[in-house]
Amino acid sequence: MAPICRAACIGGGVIGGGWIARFLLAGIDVTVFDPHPEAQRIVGEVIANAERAYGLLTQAPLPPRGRLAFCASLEEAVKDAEWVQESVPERLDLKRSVLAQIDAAAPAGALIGSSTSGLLPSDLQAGLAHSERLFVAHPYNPVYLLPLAEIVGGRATVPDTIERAKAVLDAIGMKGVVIAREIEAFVGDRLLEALWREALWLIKDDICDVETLDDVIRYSFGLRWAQMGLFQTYRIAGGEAGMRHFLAQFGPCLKWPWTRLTDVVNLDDALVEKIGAQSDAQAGGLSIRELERIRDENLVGILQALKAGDGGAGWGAGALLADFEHRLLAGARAPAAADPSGPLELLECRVSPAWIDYNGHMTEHRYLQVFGDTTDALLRLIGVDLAYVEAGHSYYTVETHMRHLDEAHLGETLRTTCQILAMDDKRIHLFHRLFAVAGREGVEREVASAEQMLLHVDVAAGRAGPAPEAVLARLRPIADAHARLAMPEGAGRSVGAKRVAAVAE
Ligand SMILES: NC(=O)C1=CN([C@@H]2O[C@H](COP(=O)(O)OP(=O)(O)OC[C@H]3O[C@@H](n4cnc5c(N)ncnc54)[C@H](O)[C@@H]3O)[C@@H](O)[C@H]2O)C=CC1
Ligand SMILES: C[N+](C)(C)CC(=O)CC(=O)[O-]
Repeated sequence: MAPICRAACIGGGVIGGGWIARFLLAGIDVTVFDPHPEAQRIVGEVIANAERAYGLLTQAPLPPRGRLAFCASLEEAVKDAEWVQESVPERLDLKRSVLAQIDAAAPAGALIGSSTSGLLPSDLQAGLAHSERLFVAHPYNPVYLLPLAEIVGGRATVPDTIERAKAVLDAIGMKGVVIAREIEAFVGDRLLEALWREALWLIKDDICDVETLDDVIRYSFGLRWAQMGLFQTYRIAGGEAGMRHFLAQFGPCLKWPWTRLTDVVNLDDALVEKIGAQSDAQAGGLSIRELERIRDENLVGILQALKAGDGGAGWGAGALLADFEHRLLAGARAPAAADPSGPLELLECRVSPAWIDYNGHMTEHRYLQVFGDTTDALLRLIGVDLAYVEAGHSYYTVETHMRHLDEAHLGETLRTTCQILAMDDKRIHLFHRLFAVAGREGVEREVASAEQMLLHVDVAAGRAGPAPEAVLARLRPIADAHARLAMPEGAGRSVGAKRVAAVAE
């Protein structure tokens, strides 16, 4: 699916680690060079967080994880790469020397992206032999979840480089936003720095502490920004007269002034200690990795909510996620190693934060989602994939009976099995079982089952019809093998307490 198979990451810290995880989870092999003695441990922890987050984020069939190799030299890391991402510390001299080494050792056609937060690409590409392939790909932390990279070309960057970079980002689930003209700190960090500068003054001047400041953001406009950004939010804030009225009303305030944007706060020892101490208190003893996991769960919840936005079409970053999942599903191959001598192992996923209800466990409609995804995996196995559906035929579920046997909790691994109880040319009668495992070594328990009847339909005609022989030929051997299995406990059950007899008048 991705237009590249091999990426190299030079620097594996906060951002390099995030890029590594993003590439690996998109099925791309990654070679890494980072001289830090603990680089492998640090990167390993970022990848573990990323895998956990993806398990919560999506049930779409991700490609097999790419292979990861740490290299002893930069030259070895980049020698076969199609995309090299530089993520070394933010110093122009260091970046220039690292980029010159990359340029000399990478294959002629390789793209070279820099993660710089604010250095000009023209300054980075000065003196490179192949400066036309150097661009800024400025991501946001965590790179494996936040899907944007600002793409900024320098004076020597050619349009083809920008187009290719966008295509690769698209294939790994990211939106490459091209910034029209290079400028220090691009767009995102211009905005963030303005906010940060103001925030530092508010703390220094004892207007509020760091926790109050963060609360002001996260309980109010922070929620708005994730879904509509700044200008669309302000358009609505202008009431029915929209943006022009908003500008007329609040434009003059810019001159009052409300802010101290042009002054730079002196980050002296006292202010650093003040902010450090308030930040320690705010963290309440949670480690950075713990905070990262909480952040990731929250981001997953936000992305999933946005995926359901705009009447299910998806909105903003949620629409991007929906599109990425659609392509993963379209490109998904039928699960190859389904062994029909027992119930089929078709799905593994995690209980996501958005799936938890007011009782503190997985809410009921998510069971149906997991069983539905299991049915979809069975259908792909017998050749009923997205292309089949787009060609006008499908299976519809016409009946489901679910039993809830135990509770599933946040973060637990879920696994399903599927047994075919009966089939004919139009129908599939199946029985799914859902198991949950707590923790890595945890004991598995059955938490639910679902019995379903599927009906083959001609979608255009709007009626049931026989499945083609190609589909039946894949289904039959499984059904024949499953006919030799015992009937699962719970199959054929109906819902019911004895009805109270009508009282005779
Ligand atoms: N931390 C953030 O929030 C963001 C940072 N960035 C940018 O990403 C880049 C990296 O920043 P971070 O990951 O935060 O820094 P970091 O300090 O976490 O990681 C830098 C890594 O580069 C390695 N390194 C140093 N010299 C090297 C060399 N010659 N060759 C290979 N590796 C080398 C270090 O050992 C370290 O692991 C910077 O340009 C920064 O502006 C971009 C977006 C967000
Ligand atoms: C602080 N920072 C300038 C390194 C931030 C970024 O570049 C982007 C981000 O992730 O906030």
